[in-house]
Amino acid sequence: MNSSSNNIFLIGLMGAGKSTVGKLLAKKLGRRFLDADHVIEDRCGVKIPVIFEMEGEDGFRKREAQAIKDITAEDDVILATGGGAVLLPENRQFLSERGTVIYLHANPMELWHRTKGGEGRPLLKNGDAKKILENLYDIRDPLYREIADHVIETGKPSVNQLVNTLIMQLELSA
Ligand SMILES: Nc1ncnc2c1ncn2[C@@H]1O[C@H](COP(=O)(O)OP(=O)(O)OP(=O)(O)O)[C@@H](O)[C@H]1O
Ligand SMILES: O=C(O)C1=C[C@@H](O)[C@@H](O)[C@H](O)C1
Ligand SMILES: [Mg+2]
Repeated sequence: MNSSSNNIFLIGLMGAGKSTVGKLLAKKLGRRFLDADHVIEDRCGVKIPVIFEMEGEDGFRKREAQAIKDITAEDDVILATGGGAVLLPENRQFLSERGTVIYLHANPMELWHRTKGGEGRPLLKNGDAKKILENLYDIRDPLYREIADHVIETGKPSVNQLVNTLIMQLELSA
């Protein structure tokens, strides 16, 4: 954790609510919001599924690592990371050293319901999305927990309630 940078980094699986919660949190606090997936898309000029098609997951991870390195060097950012941002050790190090890390947790079944029918998640396209999410959860849950300063259960509360709880827990004010 690094509180002097004032950065807040949201981590968690696809469907955890990083983008939704991050956007509302930033609005309520009057702070700058960045979504790592959108930063990568803006830099490349194409959507993430196209990057996966052209460069494979490895190519995407290199671009993601560069984006995380650049964004975590900034101050006063609320960042929604991509679901796989914790896979590379150097990403985990940048995230944990440069801000307060919030793990938005949900179980795989809940994540499946939230991502069902959604576009733009190439990892869920080839096979049984529920099984894929279960596997990703098993691999990644320990990695999210490794760098999390706070673990927030997202199952029951509304997004608005979650954001209010987060603001209280972090003792943030606009
Ligand atoms: N706490 C919540 N309760 C119910 N629905 C939620 C909650 N958080 C997010 N959602 C819904 O789940 C869907 C996925 O949310 P979102 O896109 O914010 O996830 P994400 O973590 O950014 O996923 P990705 O890693 O794929 O970008 C959206 O339709 C959103 O409205
Ligand atoms: O969980 C993942 O590995 C991913 C999640 C998305 O946010 C994107 O970063 C991309 O689709 C990969
Ligand atoms: Mg997102």
